[in-house]
Order: sequence, then structure tokens, then C-alpha cells
Amino acid sequence: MAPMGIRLSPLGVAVFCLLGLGVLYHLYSGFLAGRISLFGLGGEPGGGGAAGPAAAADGGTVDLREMLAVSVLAAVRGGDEVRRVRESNVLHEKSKGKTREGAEDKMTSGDVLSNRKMFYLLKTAFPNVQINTEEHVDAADQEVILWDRKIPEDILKEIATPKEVPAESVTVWIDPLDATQEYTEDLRKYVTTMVCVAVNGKPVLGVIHKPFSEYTAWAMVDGGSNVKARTSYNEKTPRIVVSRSHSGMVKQVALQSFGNQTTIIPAGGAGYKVLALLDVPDKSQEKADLYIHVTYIKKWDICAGNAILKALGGHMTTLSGEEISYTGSDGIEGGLLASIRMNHQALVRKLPDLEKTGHK
Ligand SMILES: Nc1ncnc2c1ncn2[C@@H]1O[C@H](COP(=O)(O)O)[C@@H](OP(=O)(O)O)[C@H]1O
Ligand SMILES: [Mg+2]
Repeated sequence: MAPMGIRLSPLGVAVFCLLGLGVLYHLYSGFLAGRISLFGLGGEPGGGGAAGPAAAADGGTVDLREMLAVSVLAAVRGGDEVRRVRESNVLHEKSKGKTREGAEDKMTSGDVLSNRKMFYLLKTAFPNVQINTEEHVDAADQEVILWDRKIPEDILKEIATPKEVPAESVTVWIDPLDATQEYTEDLRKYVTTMVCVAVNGKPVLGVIHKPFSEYTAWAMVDGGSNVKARTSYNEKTPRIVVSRSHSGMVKQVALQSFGNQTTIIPAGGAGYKVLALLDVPDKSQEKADLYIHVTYIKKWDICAGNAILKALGGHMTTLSGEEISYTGSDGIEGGLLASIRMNHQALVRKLPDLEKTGHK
């Protein structure tokens, strides 16, 4: 029975309902915004759970062992995209512009889709760390890729304890498809996906994955690795692996420094060329004693290889022997020299000064 003396005005009911809807909308949009910031680009960490952000659990620190585990997974998942696109034969090849030397800087669906998987897997697991990646990340096309936080046995076996560092000291470098030029030419053996973690600009862990042979090399400085150096290298007349598509004057530089007996091996991909210096079981992998590059190159191309070489006692420096800092600008100007189990500084002394000789 309706209470006596109270009349419900239709206008009052409508205003009341609208107010109610407003309150509900406010609450719900706040909740949604919270979810988006959790998984979004650089949002504040929150929540927990199996796949919750690592930094939140430990007051702004991240465990490098966990970062290694998720980096391996990211390289493999990115590699699955790279392989899938290549096998579909629909690459949607585009030019991003030209390099300084005038070569086409190419991009394909393989680069874009691999980048999306790798970036969001790492960003979801570690929302507080800086991630620099070769390809543009489309914020309108976000993907939440949960990680189960399981560290694979081979990593646990090599690295027994967690290695915490402040999240703000970390810079991650992703190359979702190294050797894009060769990928478009269907030269599959050169193609890799790479992840590198630098701490205060120093490369500390690297992952290089070959999607077409499903081989993955990883190493952490002062941690462990699943790859090692070969037992011997030819320092006197080295086999030198160099770029086949961004070579500049590298052949002249190599022959001038190490003599005409030197064998030059042109190859695609900076990841492939670092693996050429190591003891890699993959049959499609050529072997070399040194890796030299003379033109400009980007840090996502070289950071993972630098970290792996460093972890195994090798070196990657500019041609004048300077260490490379993996913060700040995207690229390096001074060329590259990579070696392992050799006197690196003695090799540097054999090289000409590129600025003076104009051999870039
Ligand atoms: N002069 C240059 N300018 C820009 N990028 C360069 C470069 N030389 C090499 N690179 C990049 O470094 C990687 C290895 O090069 P190369 O195969 O010639 O040795 C390639 O990366 P991506 O394939 O990821 O673009 C290539 O584009
Ligand atoms: Mg690339």
C-alpha cells in the first residue's frame, strides 16, 4: 500500500535515477581506469596475484632473474610471430625511411606483431621499468599478456638466488626482428629476436633467439648462461663477420687492419654476428673470430649481444675501444668491435681511427 500523502513526481524520479546512474558511472570508470593503468604504458603498479607486477612486491626493485625468465619468453613469443608471418608469405613490407647511408630502413608485419607481443609481455610483468623498442608501440592496440612468473629450470640451475636492483636503474632494449632486410629476402638463418636489460646503462643480461631454428642463447653478467665461448680463436688472421646490407667501408677497414689473409664473412643481423663468435650448436650458424661494424647502429641491435659477450668474458666496444652506455640516445656513432678470448685492446690498436680515415 502506498504511504498516504506522498506523491511521486515523474520528474523527481527521473532526476533521482539520473543521479544514481551518474554515481554508478563514476565508480565503474574509476575501476576501469585502475585496470588500464595496471597493464598500460608505465602505469602505477597495483594488485598482486600470480601475474602481478614484480616491482610492487618489493618496493620498487626488480629481480634480474625474473627479468631474464620473462625476456627469454618474450624473445620466443616474438619469434613465433616472426615465423608465422614469414610462413604466411604476407609481409606487408614498408620503408620507415632511409638510413644515414641511404639504405631502405624496412619494417614488416613480422616486426610489428613481434614487437607487440614482446613489449606487452615485458611491460605487463614489469610495469615500472623503461622499455626502449625498435618499433612504434600503438597504445590504442594494447594487449595484456600475463606471465605465470615461473622461472625455467635451466635458469634456476645457473642462477640460484634472486638478483634485486632498483626498477629505476633498469633500461630494457627490445629488437623484435633483427635482420629485417634479410627477412624480406627470405634469408631466415640471419633472423633473431632480442631482449637486453641494462642496469645504470651497463648491459647485464641478454637474450638472442633464432625463430627459424628455435635456438635461444641467454646470459647474465655475474649470473650464468646457457651458451659459452669456443675453445680457440684465430687472433692473427681472424675470420671477420661483417654486415652484408649496411657494410659501409668495413671490408677495407678489416683488411687494412688485419691483412689480406683475413677472411671476411658478410652476414645479416647483429644478433647472428655475435652468435658467430660463440659455441652455438645451430647448424645454420657460421663461425667467426671477430665482429666489426663501421656505420651508425642502434642500441636495440647490439645490447643483447654486448651483454652476452660481457657475461662470457668477451667485449663489445666502439672501434676506439670505448664501452657503450645503454641509456639515453638510441644509437652509437663510433662503430663496433666484438671479440672474445682475445686481447681486445690490442685489437683496438690495430684499427684505424675512422674519423681521420673517413672509413665510415
Ligand atoms: N647504418 C645503419 N643505420 C641504421 N641501422 C643500421 C645501420 N647498420 C646496421 N643497422 C641495423 O643493425 C642491424 C644489423 O645490421 P646488419 O644486418 O647490416 O649487420 C639491423 O637491424 P634491424 O634488422 O633490426 O633493422 C640494421 O638495420
Ligand atoms: Mg629490428
